[in-house]
Amino acid sequence: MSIAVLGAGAFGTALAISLAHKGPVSLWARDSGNMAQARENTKRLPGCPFPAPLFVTEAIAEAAKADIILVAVPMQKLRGFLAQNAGFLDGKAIVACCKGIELETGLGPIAVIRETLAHAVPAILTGPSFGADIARGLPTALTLACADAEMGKTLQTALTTENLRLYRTTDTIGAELGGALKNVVAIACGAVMGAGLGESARAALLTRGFAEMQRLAKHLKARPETLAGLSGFGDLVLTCTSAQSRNYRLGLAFGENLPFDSTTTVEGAATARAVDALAREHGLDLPITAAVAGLIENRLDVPSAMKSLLTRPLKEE
Ligand SMILES: NC(=O)C1=CN([C@@H]2O[C@H](COP(=O)(O)OP(=O)(O)OC[C@H]3O[C@@H](n4cnc5c(N)ncnc54)[C@H](O)[C@@H]3O)[C@@H](O)[C@H]2O)C=CC1
Ligand SMILES: O=C(CO)COP(=O)(O)O
Repeated sequence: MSIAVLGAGAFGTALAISLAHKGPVSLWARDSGNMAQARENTKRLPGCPFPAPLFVTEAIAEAAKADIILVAVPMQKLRGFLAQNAGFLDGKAIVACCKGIELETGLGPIAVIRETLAHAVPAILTGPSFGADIARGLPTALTLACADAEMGKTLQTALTTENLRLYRTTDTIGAELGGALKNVVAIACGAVMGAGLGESARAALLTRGFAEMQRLAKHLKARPETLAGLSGFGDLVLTCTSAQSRNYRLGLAFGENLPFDSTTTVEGAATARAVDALAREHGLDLPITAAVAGLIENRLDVPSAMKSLLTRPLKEE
């Protein structure tokens, strides 16, 4: 089956490189710069050469002829991108490669695909993996979630590569919630480390953050085992412990009181606000998410956010 990746950021480029080691792949970029000539994405993924079967294009009509379409644009841009290109994309298997919850609607990628492309088969590819690791051929394992079990199997086979091992599930809600919420917890963990509060505090936040993820997921009818898997716990551990993560680094900057480049893609920032609103709407207690939303909206600084967490009433674990 032919494959195209739409969106040539760090993740889209990395996936295209890994997939192109097994067969032809189109990588669509709205502005491909010198990528086709340099055979490298010097801006987002420097030092990772393109295999010969990777074809760079700015013609979405061409790329969208593929059977399987991976969409790797940031979550808050997904709806606009799909709506703008619905004529090319509707009816296809559309695999979202983004992590987050839409700020305006509280919806995840699968629902956004459903709302914008009525006849597409939506899926999501998510889990612990830095683009740079995938592109360098390092071993990674991800979750492929698709409510259509047969299509899920087809996508799992087509998108598994030598260094990208895919596990599949039909629990799309669990998979997308894990990927979205782990970024929020990663910001909190970075803030704690940046403020010098120590690794014990980070372990506490990671664990209580996981409890929040499970609470929201249960409420929204996700399967607990999905949250315990690669797309939930796996990605949480990676992102909360590595300075390769942009979400973690934003947290570090909060903790150190340093500026952060606002052009960097940090999905947890909008997602914290979206999930905080969702929690209020559903009457759920998600204090770490609320604290991160407070940091993002400049209503709290790290000391007051920590105080808000530590002075909560004592409770059973
Ligand atoms: N970088 C990584 O290691 C990983 C990223 N992801 C997820 O992948 C998604 C994309 O992240 P990255 O590739 O890292 O971001 P990035 O910042 O490297 O690239 C984003 C890309 O999207 C393009 N883009 C933005 N708006 C667009 C629009 N309206 N139309 C067309 N293209 C548009 C930009 O030009 C850019 O090429 C995020 O949701 C992220 O959470 C997931 C796993 C790993
Ligand atoms: O999702 C990721 C790793 O699985 C990438 O994390 P960041 O978006 O925080 O860099």
